[in-house]
Amino acid sequence: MSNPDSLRPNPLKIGGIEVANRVVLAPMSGVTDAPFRRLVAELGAGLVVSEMTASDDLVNGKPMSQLRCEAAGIGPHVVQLAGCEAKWMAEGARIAEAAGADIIDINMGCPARHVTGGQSGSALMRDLDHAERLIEATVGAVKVPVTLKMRLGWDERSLNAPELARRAEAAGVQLISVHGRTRCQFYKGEADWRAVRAVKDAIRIPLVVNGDITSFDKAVAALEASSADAVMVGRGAQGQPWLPGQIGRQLQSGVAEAVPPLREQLRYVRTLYDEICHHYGLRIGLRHARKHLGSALEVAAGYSRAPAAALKNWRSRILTAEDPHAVHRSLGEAFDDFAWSTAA
Ligand SMILES: Cc1cc2nc3c(=O)[nH]c(=O)nc-3n(C[C@H](O)[C@H](O)[C@H](O)COP(=O)(O)O)c2cc1C
Repeated sequence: MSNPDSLRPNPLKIGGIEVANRVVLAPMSGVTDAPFRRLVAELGAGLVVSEMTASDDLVNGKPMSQLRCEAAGIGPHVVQLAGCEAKWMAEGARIAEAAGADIIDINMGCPARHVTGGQSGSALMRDLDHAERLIEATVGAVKVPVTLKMRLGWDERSLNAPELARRAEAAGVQLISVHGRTRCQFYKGEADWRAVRAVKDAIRIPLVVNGDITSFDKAVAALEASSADAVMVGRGAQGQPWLPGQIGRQLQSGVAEAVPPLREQLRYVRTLYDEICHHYGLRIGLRHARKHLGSALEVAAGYSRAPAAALKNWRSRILTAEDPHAVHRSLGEAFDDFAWSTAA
């Protein structure tokens, strides 16, 4: 394996913004809300990206869309916008910038039918002229850097990411992220990091490779296969908020870090739980926190090789609890129980 230091010697820059390291937390709807991004950023990720926000919802002042763009204590603050109309994208970008966004990211990668049906997300890869107008409007509306996230193309017969990236760069976009799958693959198969290299060959701005990067070794392999300047980690960070930071530090120093011990993992999940309840208010926060609690329990149980029955038992107890004190207490008991499995 290459010496990571030699892979990318200069710091990653997005416009005038220097990023602390070369690992980006992927935007994930329903996951990368402000409390989760804050935790992942505190644990050392170079950059964290908000969940996508529909630009027209933001313009129309929908409370949930405003909450999605919130980022107290997170810097640089990246807001991802989705949309299919240039005027909404431009206005949404202006609003996000006025609310403190340091970077606006445009979503042209979401494969979900409710998004592509409205001609947003990866559907924009089917009409590059329209995509270009949308990019131009967004770039023209703000002073902060604009970045773009896409897939390899709509399907295997239209791998047009290099062409879209070239047009985006010409329109003023400052960084491109590519998930190494087509829209029609959704999340099936393996991400093709080598195919992302064609985008690198087409542009001079920084490129981020994304898809299936769940460890330092995979990050290095993805960087080598794609020649990208940085990696983006999505699902791998669920239940492991420390992972992007660990990979980022190891890429810089070459020094491997151990998985945090269970007591630290417990502290992270408790902090996240409290912050989520505060962010959304208790009633809605309890629902949002559940997927994070479930992921944290799965990771902790896997780490300590706890029996499947123990995980199942704690999951059902904790994920149905409504009282935050009971959740805190049960989390402590669950992690103690998992620690016994390690010791046994
Ligand atoms: C639950 C979930 C929500 C996602 N939401 C978004 C989103 O809001 N915007 C976006 O550009 N991509 C979104 N994605 C795609 C991820 O950013 C990423 O491209 C994809 O998960 C592949 O990376 P990974 O293998 O590291 O997870 C989402 C993915 C998941 C699993």
